[in-house]
Amino acid sequence: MAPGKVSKICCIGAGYVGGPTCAVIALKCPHITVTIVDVNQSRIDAWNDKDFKLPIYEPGLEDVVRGCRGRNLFFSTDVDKGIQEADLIFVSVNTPTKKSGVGAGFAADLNYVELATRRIAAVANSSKIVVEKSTVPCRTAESMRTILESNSKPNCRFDILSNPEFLAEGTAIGDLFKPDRVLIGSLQTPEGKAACDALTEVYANWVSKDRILTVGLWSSELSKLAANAMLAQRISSVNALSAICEATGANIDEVAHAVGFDSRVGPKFLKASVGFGGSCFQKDILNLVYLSESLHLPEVAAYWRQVVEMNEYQKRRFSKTVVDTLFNTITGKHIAVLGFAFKADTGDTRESASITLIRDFLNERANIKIYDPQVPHEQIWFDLAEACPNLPLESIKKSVTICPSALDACNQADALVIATEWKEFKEIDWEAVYTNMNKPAFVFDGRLILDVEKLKKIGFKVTVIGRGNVM
Ligand SMILES: NC(=O)C1=CN([C@@H]2O[C@H](COP(=O)(O)OP(=O)(O)OC[C@H]3O[C@@H](n4cnc5c(N)ncnc54)[C@H](O)[C@@H]3O)[C@@H](O)[C@H]2O)C=CC1
Ligand SMILES: O=C(O)[C@H]1O[C@H](OP(=O)(O)OP(=O)(O)OC[C@H]2O[C@@H](n3ccc(=O)[nH]c3=O)[C@H](O)[C@@H]2O)[C@H](O)[C@@H](O)[C@@H]1O
Repeated sequence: MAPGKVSKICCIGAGYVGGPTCAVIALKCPHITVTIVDVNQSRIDAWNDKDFKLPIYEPGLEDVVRGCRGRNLFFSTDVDKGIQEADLIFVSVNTPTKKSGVGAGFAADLNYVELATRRIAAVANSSKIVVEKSTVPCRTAESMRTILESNSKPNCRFDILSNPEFLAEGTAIGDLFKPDRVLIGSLQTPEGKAACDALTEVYANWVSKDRILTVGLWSSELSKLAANAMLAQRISSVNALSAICEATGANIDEVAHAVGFDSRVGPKFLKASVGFGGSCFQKDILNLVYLSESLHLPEVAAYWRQVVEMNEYQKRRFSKTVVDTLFNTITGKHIAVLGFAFKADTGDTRESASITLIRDFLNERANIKIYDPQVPHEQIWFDLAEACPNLPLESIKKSVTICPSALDACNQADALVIATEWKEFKEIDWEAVYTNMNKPAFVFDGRLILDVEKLKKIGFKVTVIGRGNVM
């Protein structure tokens, strides 16, 4: 293949990243055939669903898939064929935190990356550009190269690139259409640079070249971990300040606004919350902690670990506030939890703060009513069973009800907790909610989205993260 002329792309991994990313490539590059492959048959079936009931909820995604599926975008479980036909392969498989063995609880589990890489080496019968799309520890590309070179056929050469993904769930399509930057890391050899040019040309179909940053492989890999660590650090910083606000009567929204007005700090990502969730922040920071420790940099490791510890503290603190405010006991009381996803506009629940809160409420023997506009019920049961290994699912189901609307969840509740910032929670009929709740009717805003004054006027007792006593 002549570098610069990518005409067939295969993406291994049809998840939250592989699916949207490569669907957008297909939409923007009608001259390139894109095949997204996965070992998970039901996921692929959902991507191919004739009614477009796609496996992930992401605003705008359906339109993208409708625009090119069957034209130059294909979803398949035939991983080997996808590999063989492609000249460029994205590896976009999951890289969760290791659950056992060396580095358990911190290091990334690279088993899926390794299996995908070994598959490429085993079945490829022509040269390929292999692109790390998954978030991986620094120098993973080197391991991939060793595996590929030790197992490949004589006529195959592999050039490895790092091209980490920066999309955020809920805004993935907008982020992909108009990325702040595309980052491509390559070896600084003529072959490495040629492969980098080939991938650059793919993105240049819709991203201006001044936003396509090309760097060395290791810088690219580390930049992804660094970007997530620094974003999460901002949230932990603002959440740490929210505790000071609650103790002093300052208002965290005002503080964040004032601080963010400094152009060196900037206004984004300073929203205090019940704690960050999502599949990546915690995992990637722990990965950075592990990397720092492996490099004998314990002070650096401790620094980043504190970002995760502050997040745990924020969740614990919030649960405790609920119990304390309800006269030190929630046993037998009804708590409505609005929002189960880790953020608005996604059905993803991975590491959602909501799960931790509900686990804490269950440990206090409260009754919980949950409403979320997107999360499938089976997912909620799965997450709660995993979070409460000491409770059989049957007894969880006795204490938890999943409701069809926010209003249903609040009916006869003693307290209402906003755990996810879904827009519809701002537009609830609060008068009706108040009428149907037990009194005093407590509201806990873990996302700073409610009109506190309005709620107080109705009669609610309101507690907001990062604000002194506003009841
Ligand atoms: N979820 C997100 O918003 C973002 C995730 N990332 C990173 O992207 C990577 C993928 O994340 P997600 O898409 O969220 O994961 P995911 O779990 O949604 O999808 C991964 C997919 O890979 C498939 N897979 C695993 N091994 C395979 C193999 N050997 N052959 C074929 N398919 C295989 C799995 O069946 C699964 O469907 C991770 O490294 C993550 O850290 C990066 C930026 C954003
Ligand atoms: O590597 C990844 O997986 C991705 O992780 C994050 O994206 P994501 O986790 O999808 O969503 P975010 O918008 O970053 O939100 C993460 C969590 O932080 C919380 N958050 C966010 C912003 C804020 O100001 N306050 C706050 O509490 C959100 O509610 C959510 O629970 C990054 O924003 C992406 O750039 C990155 O690609």
